[in-house]
Formats: sequence, structure tokens, C-alpha cells
Amino acid sequence: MNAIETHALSKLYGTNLGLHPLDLTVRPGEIFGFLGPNGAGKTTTIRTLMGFLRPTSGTATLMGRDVWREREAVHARVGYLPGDVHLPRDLSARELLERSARLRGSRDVSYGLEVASRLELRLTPQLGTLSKGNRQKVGLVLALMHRPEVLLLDEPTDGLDPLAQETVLEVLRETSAQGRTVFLSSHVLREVERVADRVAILRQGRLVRVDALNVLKASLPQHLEIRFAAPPMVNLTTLPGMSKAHLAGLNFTGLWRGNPEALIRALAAESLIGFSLVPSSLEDAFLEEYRPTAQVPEPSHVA
Ligand SMILES: Nc1ncnc2c1ncn2[C@@H]1O[C@H](COP(=O)(O)OP(=O)(O)OP(=O)(O)O)[C@@H](O)[C@H]1O
Repeated sequence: MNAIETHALSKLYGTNLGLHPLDLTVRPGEIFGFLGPNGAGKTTTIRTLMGFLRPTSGTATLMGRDVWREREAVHARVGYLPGDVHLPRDLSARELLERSARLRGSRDVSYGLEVASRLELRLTPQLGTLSKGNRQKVGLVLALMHRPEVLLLDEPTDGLDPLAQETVLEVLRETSAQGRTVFLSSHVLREVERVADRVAILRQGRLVRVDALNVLKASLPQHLEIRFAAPPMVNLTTLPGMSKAHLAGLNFTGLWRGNPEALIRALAAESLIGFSLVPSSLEDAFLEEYRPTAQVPEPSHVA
């Protein structure tokens, strides 16, 4: 059984597009990065998966349960961190953890206390006095405490200092190692890149890409720079795999995709002073996908 499955799941807010029909599968134990610029539809997707929003069309299941018709069964198995954490002002974090455990029919707050301690969150102050970062930590502890089968996290490290961010990523890795699933919405690529098994990119309510992180990395072009000692005899522009080729005097720059062997063979008879082939960062690739001018493919073109 898949942890999360959506079939042509869409959401319109009146006539406003929230989410174009979305087909997505997340496997148990996976950390699934859900990326996209502001307004892409990440929160809409998560809130629909939580059964807070009624889908305009399509269906979604979490651990086999329909997210709209079987909301309560879904909530029992999910840990949810909203993008905007609201907490009662007049309780302490400790009291809230105990209350939350009781609502789930348990008295066990031990894992919540462990995560709080790792995040260096003090549990006695009134929640109304907490900073944004500390409120975020309370939200995370609440989402994690009952060791849910699926975590739906909307911008989990928002407002956290680098040390706490690191701890959160560590906890997410542990969660996945225990076979539990993490659906991680973010626009911070650097953190997603460090933990995700697969990544989806959403833009203007549409899925533009879904790939395993290592496949995505392997598909990125490499930046090529060559300094020739003499005008080159070979025409590098026509090599399959080359794009954005530019020769200015003895200096060549271009983007190279694929194995460098063919490139090195083509250069064998040339006289070179310098040669460098540097992989693009995922950041570059994603920024390219984010650009409003980039083409948004129809969903059927997406794997
Ligand atoms: N309650 C609402 N009423 C009308 N339109 C909405 C509502 N909520 C979201 N939208 C629209 O739906 C689209 C998707 O918004 P959503 O909040 O899901 O994006 P997001 O990817 O989570 O963005 P962010 O990174 O800024 O949180 C946007 O165009 C937004 O304006």
C-alpha cells in the first residue's frame, strides 16, 4: 500500500486555481520533497490531504484511507505541521503535549519530551510568550510525538536557527529509517536536497517534475570551460550533449550533458591550456524550473 496516493486531485478556490489535477504516489518510508515557489499550491495540497479542504475533483488516500470521507481515520495516523502554527496562549508546552496525547487516547509524551530536548525547547513557559521559532518547535513536537505513520510538514524549518534546522533533518531521517513516511513541503531546496529520496516541483498549481534526487542530479548539465593554446580544429558546437556553446578567441564555454568521454575524445588532437567540467548545482536547476517564463508542461508529460 502506498503512503499517499492522489488521482487527478484538484482544488479551485471559486474561480482561482489552487491545484491543477495532480497524480502523485509516495511510498512508505520515503522522504518526499514537495517544492515550489510562493503560491505554487503546496499548502493547498497538504490541507487537502488533511481533509481540511474538499477536493474540487479527484481523490486522495493516505495509508489507503480517503482523505475527505475518512478524515478521522486519516488523522489518527498522521502528524501534521501547518505552515502557520497557532497555539493556545495560556498553556505551557508541557500541558499542551499532555493534552494532545490524551486526545489520542494516550499518556505517553516521552518521544515528545525527547524531541523537545533535542530542539532545546523549554516546556514550562506559557505558549503565548514564545518566539516564532519556539512556537515552530512546539508545532514540530506535536506533529512528531505520537510517531505517526505519515508526516505532512508545511515548511518545517521556517523560523528555526541552523542548529535546530539540523536537528529537524536528523529527526526526519530517523523517522524514514523506521519505515514512516515524510511529506515535506518547502521552498528551501538546500534542506530538501539533504534528506529527500524523491522530489516534486510544483508551479502555478501544476506538477512540473517528479524525480528521484539522484536521477535529478545525474540529469543536470555540467559547465564546461576550455582554454585552447591555438585556435581549435574541432567544432565543439555540433557535439551531441553540448549546448550554449560559445567560443571567444581561444576561450570556449558551454553546457555539457552526459559522460565526458566523447568530449575528451573530440579534444584529443587539440592543444589545451585549461579544461574544467563542473556539475551544476540542484539550486541552479530548480531556479530554472521556478522561472515564470519557463514552460509549464501538461501533467501528462510528467513522469
Ligand atoms: N483561501 C484561498 N482563497 C483563494 N485563493 C487561494 C486561497 N488559498 C490559496 N489560494 C490560491 O491558491 C494558489 C496556491 O496557494 P498555496 O497557498 O497552496 O501555495 P503555496 O505553494 O503553499 O505558497 P507559499 O509557499 O507562499 O505558502 C495561490 O494562487 C493562492 O493565491
